[in-house]
Amino acid sequence: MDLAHLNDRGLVLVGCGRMGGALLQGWLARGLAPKAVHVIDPKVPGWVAERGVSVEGPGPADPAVIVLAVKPQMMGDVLPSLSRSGGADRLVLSVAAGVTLAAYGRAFPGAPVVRAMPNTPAAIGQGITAIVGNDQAGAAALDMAESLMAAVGRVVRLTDESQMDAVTAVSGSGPAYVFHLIETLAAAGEAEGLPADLALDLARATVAGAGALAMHEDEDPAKLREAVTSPAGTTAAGLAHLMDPETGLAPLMRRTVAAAAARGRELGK
Ligand SMILES: NC(=O)C1=CN([C@@H]2O[C@H](COP(=O)(O)OP(=O)(O)OC[C@H]3O[C@@H](n4cnc5c(N)ncnc54)[C@H](O)[C@@H]3O)[C@@H](O)[C@H]2O)C=CC1
Ligand SMILES: O=C(O)[C@@H]1CCC=N1
Repeated sequence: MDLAHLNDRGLVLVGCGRMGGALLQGWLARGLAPKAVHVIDPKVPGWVAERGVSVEGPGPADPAVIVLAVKPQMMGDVLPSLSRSGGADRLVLSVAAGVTLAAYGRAFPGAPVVRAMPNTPAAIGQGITAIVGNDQAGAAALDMAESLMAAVGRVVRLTDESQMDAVTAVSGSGPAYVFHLIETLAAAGEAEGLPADLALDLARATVAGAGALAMHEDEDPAKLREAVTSPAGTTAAGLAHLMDPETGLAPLMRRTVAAAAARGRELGK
């Protein structure tokens, strides 16, 4: 992160909820001066002003970056009030699902715009974010966007904006699928007679451990699955249901991701 540049010109954060708040915490942890950040949000969380971040007044006159972290449905209200703040040397970085580079381009003519899709593990610095920029976003703008998002985890660059709705459906929404997996695994354990707290503890630790192993081994997940599965054993009996081509997880996940991606496309209209 080019801290000197950001600390000098400032950064405006519009929307400081779960995602905006996680980003702000990441930037402050990386050394961004609290006074260099100006937050616009009708419900700014108390900790923001307590950390010394600016929450009142007009904010910096010439910020280096405007970060948009409001709901896509709010963007129609927010963009007109900000559009005069655009400029060729001011990066607009948005984390909103669906809203297209073209829509930001209309609000901020000539400005470099980068869309980013993070996910909630950002709150503990373990997010993954995909970014893509408009034609005005050159190497410096993309590098700035990448370094801002890297404060909360890994960053990957997309080759084309058309990939963004699928990314949103996989990694943006994905944590919710995984949390639901924990819920359903725990409920199934309870149905087999385990106490609720033990079932939840086992399910949570299993998903966390398997996730860590998948990253650690950097191996094909199919191989990791096979290593759990003894011939004619318990896992094979379970997977016969989970991997059923008609009723198993694959067709369900296909429908899940397709519905999320379709919603992203709708939000962009
Ligand atoms: N929560 C998630 O898992 C992810 C969210 N996103 C995107 O992040 C954006 C924000 O989502 P969350 O942080 O989850 O929502 P949130 O509801 O936690 O935060 C939104 C914030 O915007 C504020 N706000 C509302 N109207 C405003 C206005 N007119 N001006 C300034 N601030 C205003 C709200 O007070 C709130 O603090 C969305 O566009 C979403 O698509 C992206 C990736 C993952
Ligand atoms: O549900 C949503 O629309 C946002 C985008 C990805 C995760 N949460």
